[in-house]
Amino acid sequence: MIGRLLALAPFIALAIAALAPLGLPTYQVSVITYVMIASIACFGLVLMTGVAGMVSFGQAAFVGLGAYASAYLSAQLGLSPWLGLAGALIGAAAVATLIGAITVRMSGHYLALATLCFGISFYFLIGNSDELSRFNGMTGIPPAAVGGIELRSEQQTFGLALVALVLVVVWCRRLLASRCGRVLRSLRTGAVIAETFGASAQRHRLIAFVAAAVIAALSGWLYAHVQRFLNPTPFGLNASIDYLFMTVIGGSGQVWGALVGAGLVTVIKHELQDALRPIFGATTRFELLAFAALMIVVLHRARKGLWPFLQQVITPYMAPPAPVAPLILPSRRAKPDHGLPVLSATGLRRTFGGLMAVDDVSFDVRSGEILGVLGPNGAGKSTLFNLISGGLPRSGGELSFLGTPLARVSACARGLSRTFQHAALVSEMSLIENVAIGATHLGRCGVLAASCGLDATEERRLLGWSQHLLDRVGLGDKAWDSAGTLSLGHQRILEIARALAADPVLLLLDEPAAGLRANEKTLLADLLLRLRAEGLAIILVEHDMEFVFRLADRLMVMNFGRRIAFGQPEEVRADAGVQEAYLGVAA
Ligand SMILES: Nc1ncnc2c1ncn2[C@@H]1O[C@H](COP(=O)(O)OP(=O)(O)OP(=O)(O)O)[C@@H](O)[C@H]1O
Repeated sequence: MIGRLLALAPFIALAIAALAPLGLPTYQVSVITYVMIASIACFGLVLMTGVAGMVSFGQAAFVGLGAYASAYLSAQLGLSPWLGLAGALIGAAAVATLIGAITVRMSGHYLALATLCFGISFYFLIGNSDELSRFNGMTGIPPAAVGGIELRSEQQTFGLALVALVLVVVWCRRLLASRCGRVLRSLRTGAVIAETFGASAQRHRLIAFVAAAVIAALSGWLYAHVQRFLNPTPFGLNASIDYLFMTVIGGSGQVWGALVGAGLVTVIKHELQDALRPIFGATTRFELLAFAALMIVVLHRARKGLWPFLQQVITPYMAPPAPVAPLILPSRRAKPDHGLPVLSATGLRRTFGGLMAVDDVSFDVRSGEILGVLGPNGAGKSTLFNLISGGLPRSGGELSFLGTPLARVSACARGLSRTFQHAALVSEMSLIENVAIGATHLGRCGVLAASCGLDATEERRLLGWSQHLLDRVGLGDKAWDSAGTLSLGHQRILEIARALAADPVLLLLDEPAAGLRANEKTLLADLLLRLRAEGLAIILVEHDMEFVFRLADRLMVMNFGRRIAFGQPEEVRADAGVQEAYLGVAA
């Protein structure tokens, strides 16, 4: 019973919040309104920092941009606050696109520093602008009005903030569950997964950056028309750090976490200030020290933030997501006739500084064939894989795929898919969503379609296809479990399902049997034989000799980056050079 109540906690909290103005004193209603406004700014950070992994110190500046844009349009130019809202959102989107186009290419600390510079510049820009009343503050900002009624009272502005909050929560959840959202959620692990399956990591980072700015601008608009007085202080660097803090405390990758973090930080700060003022006086600001100590304890106990901590308690009581009906794609990619060449490599080379990791390697692989690639550690097998899949640029040589040159960017779209030596999955995402990332290039709907709910048919198709593949590899009953709960063996199988989701003609498998138990290897071997029978070409890098010899139609052996043998398994096994170089045994 308690668990069920906990599972409904976010909705109960929203329902209680909706009724709060009826019973609470005006001051408390006003505090909750500001908590909701701060939460909205934090939702933007959830998308940008928590989900896409980009740290921003500029969120308060975008809140300020929204606030000042609407305040200027309504107070100085006499336009309606609703036109001010349009101006705030469009202005924030335009500025974020401009800044993001330059900054999202930057990685790690550089992006954080770039947003820091933007935040500081914005603060001084508005503080020194005569049109915006400099640091003295801007007055005379009109309230928003609905149906001719101006929303002035605490209860009315509370209602306005609540409606905005619900809309943003619904929008964020819808976006994150969409095709674009899955790519965004993969970015936290780096760009590799997105790029492998044909999605531009840079484009999606820009989407997260702009979405965060637009949400911040909405928060700023609310602030301007609820407070109706603006000065630069709430939009400075301290405020950006506060937003970041609220997001992290709540659980940075979680939509509900933003609400928990904003509520907790705002309320604790207020309460500590009131409790400590009589003891230490108004000027010592001891509450900041007490607040920092409290937050350290919270983060120590709940490292990923409070919401994931609560979620652990709630999850067993939540109804599992509805099962997805499996579906085979109506238009599958045509496989070339059995035995026709799929990929030909001629003179492939890759150097790292002075090291020749792949040295003049040529081979081909045909439809309905498993080509095994063997070689001791450091022989260049993984580098070869990365050259074929487009993960690494070539230093020389040619790759021809289905008769035409293969460019780095087109690999996935043209039917080439892969798994990784170290399973690259998004552990917080469910199995079915991980698989659906593989099918990203098979969908068309973007952010706008997902926002308006126009992607439902496409989502049914992509998730149904993913469910079909999960059933096929024997993981169908775990579709909505998170990938992080899987054993290593199952993670490797899941990667294969994701690679198959791209509907490939050629599948590159990098040590798929590593870490698998004997029975799991047998199941994997059966699956690969079935895929081969369907006409798929497979390149299999593997250290398990027995596994490779059992499956491969032809074998290529590499050593020190060079191809030292290529042919039928029995010819290769008997090759004196292979025995000496690979097995360390002189013939
Ligand atoms: N990014 C890199 N920078 C520098 N050197 C690299 C890089 N990647 C691989 N190498 C070097 O290239 C050589 C080939 O490495 P590679 O990982 O392709 O071998 P491998 O056959 O896959 O080995 P293993 O079976 O251990 O995975 C090694 O000497 C390795 O140290």
